[in-house]
Amino acid sequence: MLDEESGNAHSFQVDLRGLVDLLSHHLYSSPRVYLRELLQNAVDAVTARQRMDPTASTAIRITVNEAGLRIDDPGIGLTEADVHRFLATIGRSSKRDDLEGARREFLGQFGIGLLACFTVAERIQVISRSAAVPDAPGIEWLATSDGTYSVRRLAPHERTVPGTTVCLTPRAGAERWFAPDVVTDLARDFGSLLPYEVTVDTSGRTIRTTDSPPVWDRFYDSAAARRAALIEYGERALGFTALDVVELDVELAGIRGAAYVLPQPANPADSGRHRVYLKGMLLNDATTGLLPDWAFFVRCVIDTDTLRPTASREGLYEDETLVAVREALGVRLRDWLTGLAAQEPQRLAAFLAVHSLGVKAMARHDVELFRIMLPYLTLETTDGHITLAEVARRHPVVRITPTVEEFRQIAPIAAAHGVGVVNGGYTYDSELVALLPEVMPGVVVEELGSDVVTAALDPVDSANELAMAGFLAMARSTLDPLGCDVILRAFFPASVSALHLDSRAARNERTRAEIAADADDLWAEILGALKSTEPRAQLVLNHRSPVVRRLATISDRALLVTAIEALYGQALLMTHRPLRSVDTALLNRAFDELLGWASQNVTESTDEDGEA
Ligand SMILES: Nc1ncnc2c1ncn2[C@@H]1O[C@H](COP(=O)(O)OP(=O)(O)OP(=O)(O)O)[C@@H](O)[C@H]1O
Repeated sequence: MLDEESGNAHSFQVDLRGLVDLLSHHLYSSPRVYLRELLQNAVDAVTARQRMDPTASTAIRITVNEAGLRIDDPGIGLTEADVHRFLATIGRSSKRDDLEGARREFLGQFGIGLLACFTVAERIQVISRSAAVPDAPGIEWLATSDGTYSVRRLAPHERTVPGTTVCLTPRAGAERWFAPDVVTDLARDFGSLLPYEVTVDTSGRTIRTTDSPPVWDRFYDSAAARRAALIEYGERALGFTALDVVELDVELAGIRGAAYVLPQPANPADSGRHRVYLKGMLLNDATTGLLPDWAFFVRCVIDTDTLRPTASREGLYEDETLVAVREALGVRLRDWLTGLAAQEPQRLAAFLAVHSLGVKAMARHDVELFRIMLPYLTLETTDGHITLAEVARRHPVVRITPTVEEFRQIAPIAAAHGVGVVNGGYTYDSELVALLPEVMPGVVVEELGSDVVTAALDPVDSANELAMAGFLAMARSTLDPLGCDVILRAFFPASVSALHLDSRAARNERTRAEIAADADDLWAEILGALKSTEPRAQLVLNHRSPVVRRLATISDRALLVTAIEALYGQALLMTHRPLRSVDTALLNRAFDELLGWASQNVTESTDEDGEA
């Protein structure tokens, strides 16, 4: 900003205490990351020294004792000038001078990582001696969590070897982060795949926490041994025994690892939670965004040297590389499935028994995979559970119900009349059926409307229809106020006396009319304007049903109306749809009246018996 009078430029002022607090306490989700940041700096320093002197040691040692924690690395070290430039300047990193190059080689890049130690430490001491400038004296940097630090040049005997030692003094209340077991677990969790050996020394014991090279970079005698080793590693790293394992190797993006197929069906909304390592250092064990959303049936463990971390190093930065990696890993999983289909149908069947939903989700976006999976993915149809390929083979016109309820209601009747129907009410099934014509030209897909069902039912000859004319007229006048037409057909099974058919449009219209009836004037007017002339619901009476035929002979008008209402109510119940209040009232009334009739008849016949 320019000062108006003097024209001088000003720099931002920084409240150091606030900044240290922000970076150390609020950037990371848990204090546990302090150890990761220390390990990371040690690994980067060793990498930098190896570039200069490949014969130098690479062993990193962590020591835990009453005083706190200490980490020693035989890395590149720091001169006094380095300390002022890098340690004392927040946001400056020696690894960023040539950013792209640094990113490829080093773990750190932001120049804030060391501050993470203030989440658990009240004091950070760094003692270092440069390997790059051998004559430079050793140096001590001592910082406290209030944002102050001091620098002291060391006497030659105080630091004889190049490298760095960082010591942390625990903050009151954070002692548990320095417990030997906790430190060992953290070192193992974050650093098991690091390229240099890391050990934890505690109470006279030395524990190696690295286990490299990673399992996927080792040599095995056979494919079976390799697979067993990968599965066993997955058990340790992810906590479950995978149903199958897919090796991942995207050379361009520097990715190596494996995708583990979950042993039980996964929730599609729960995609992600992968264990991602960046150059051998654990980034996060619940990383999202690594795979396409449809790949929710696997959890991955990968190591990468190209993906970028966020500043907290707890997630992946969403950039073009990540998009390309996601796509490449998606292709890899698809190729694996295609390979199974071609060579190992039994393994594919075992996989699909658990994850057909995932594959269906995937096939919606991938015509090629859809084509390959046609003989394996099954649907519920009027012919039972059959594959998509079989559906198309049996029925050139594939009819599909939009909901499970419609399928349940129509399926028995459609099946009895040779109409093939697919239940489109389950997740992804209707989308997949809609794709059939794309891969199987000639196949037509139609939504199963009530008109198709009525057309498939046999008409009743005119003599029979005439004989039931009085009954039909009464049924029509009874059900007209409920927005329902009545027709007579002959269909199987004869045990179904009436079928209630309606389209979604007819249902919407009924809801509109019901709301309009209860609404105030303004709303009634608006809803009235929406009044539609869509087809009404239909009650199809079954002429083959003995019940219907018997009811048609009732001469008592009141009993006939009740019987018609009961038929209508029963057909409505069969649809499994929620009932409107008028329908519930009608059902109750009809039931009560039928009970009344029945009890009256019993009383009359008892009276007659008595008289006799
Ligand atoms: N063990 C070490 N050996 C040598 N130099 C170190 C060591 N630890 C820290 N440094 C120096 O201090 C600088 C700052 O470290 P810091 O951990 O704060 O950030 P960074 O590692 O550069 O980046 P990030 O914030 O991504 O971790 C480093 O860039 C490095 O120059």
